[in-house]
Amino acid sequence: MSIFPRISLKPEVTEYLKSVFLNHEVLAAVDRQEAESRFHKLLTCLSHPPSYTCVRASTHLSSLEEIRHKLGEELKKQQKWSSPVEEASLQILPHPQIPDVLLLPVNGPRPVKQLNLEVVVGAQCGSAVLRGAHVFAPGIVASPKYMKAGDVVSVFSDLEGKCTRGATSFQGKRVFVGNGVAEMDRCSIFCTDKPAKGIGVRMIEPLYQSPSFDGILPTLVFLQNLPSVVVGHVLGPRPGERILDMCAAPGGKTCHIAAVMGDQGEVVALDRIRNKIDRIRQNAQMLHLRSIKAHCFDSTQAVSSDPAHAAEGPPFAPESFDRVLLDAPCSGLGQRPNMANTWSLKEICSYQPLQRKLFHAAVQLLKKGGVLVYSTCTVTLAENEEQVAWALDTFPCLTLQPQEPHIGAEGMLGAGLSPEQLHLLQRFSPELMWDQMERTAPLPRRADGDTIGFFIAKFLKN
Ligand SMILES: C[S@@+](CC[C@H](N)C(=O)[O-])C[C@H]1O[C@@H](n2cnc3c(N)ncnc32)[C@H](O)[C@@H]1O
Repeated sequence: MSIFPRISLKPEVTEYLKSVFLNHEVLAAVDRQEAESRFHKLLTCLSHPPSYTCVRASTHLSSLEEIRHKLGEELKKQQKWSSPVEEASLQILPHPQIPDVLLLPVNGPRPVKQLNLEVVVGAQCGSAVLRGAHVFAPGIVASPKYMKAGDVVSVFSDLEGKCTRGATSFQGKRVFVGNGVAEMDRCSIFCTDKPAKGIGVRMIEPLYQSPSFDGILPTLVFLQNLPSVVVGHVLGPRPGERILDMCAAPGGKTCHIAAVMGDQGEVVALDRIRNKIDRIRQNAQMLHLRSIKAHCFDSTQAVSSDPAHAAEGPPFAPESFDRVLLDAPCSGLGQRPNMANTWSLKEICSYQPLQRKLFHAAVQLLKKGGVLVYSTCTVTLAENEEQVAWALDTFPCLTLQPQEPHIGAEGMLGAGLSPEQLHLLQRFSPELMWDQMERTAPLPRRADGDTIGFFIAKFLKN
């Protein structure tokens, strides 16, 4: 059900995306109306959250069934269920094809009455609330003048980032995301020298109800979008191998790779941003994974010019790794929910050259016979199928490989790839299922079609 407006984009970006989804190859295959309808559904579903929450279970530490049971117990304890009906509706389901995934349905949109006291939060915070989070103090930009801890407030998301920090009200573009109880008074949020920490508003009536995983079984469950979990399995790491994760922070996929390997072998995690490296290390420690070695490094420079270079850290000699994951920095247009994106077309289109530089390094660092997985969380052709066409052209040693599991759709027309090549690609396209998907459809089926927008390609180096 659509309750929010479509994602708001700069007109030049909307036009660009429209030209992508209505490209000449698409229009030769389907009629214009159908292509337009797909594009409009995309804009609508991007502003809505998926209808389930996906968590990855630490099956390197415990069985899925045991984790599922513990999670159920924790959620019952931590949530103050308002009625026995809601408790009964707590479902935690395994995924039929992915052995370390648990799915929890999201209940929403629910009829929630707006109140007089209003708190305004940044768009990122608002999106997190729609996926089950409480409001953390740094996300609050406006609150009533005399707000005190204990006040029941309505929470609004400031879509365009136009609300002045510390304002007492805001009438700009905003959407209602639910009601909660303030845990801090206004002064503790805005009148301090140091930025406030901790929960600012505990959500009690969110528009979309989903458990908050804050502090729940941190060693055993990890919040991760379904396509991101698929990436780790598609890479197919085996115990004892040496794997490179080139763009790794905050380390969700790095940790998954190490877990799939039973923590046997070595997972080298690189990221260009120094303070993000701590997040990778913290996550690895929390999940009891010792095979991860994280380094702050620009992966475009990760190939050593000395072929005999044998250092433990970067740069590395060519052909040092059994498998390489390039989960590339991208325009992120597949993220959900995302109600407004203020980027210019120039910014949206700025990633292709960097992705290609990273790809060059990835191919050099991979052993012959090794596997390279390229992924993004965006929907453009330029960062997905066009990159695949370019890579196949530029590196004759690469061939596309089938993916396991393959639960998304195939690649999109428009980059000159053959039907066989498109078939080998995995594009998660929530717009394809947007209005066919009954919310009563069985959850695992719904989950496969109601994801963030995402793209995966798997190559073998011959
Ligand atoms: C899509 S995010 C990675 C998410 C991560 N793989 C995960 O699953 O948690 C892309 C990351 O690439 C990093 N990055 C961007 N340019 C880079 C470069 N030249 N070398 C290494 N990392 C880079 C960014 O800092 C960002 O953390």
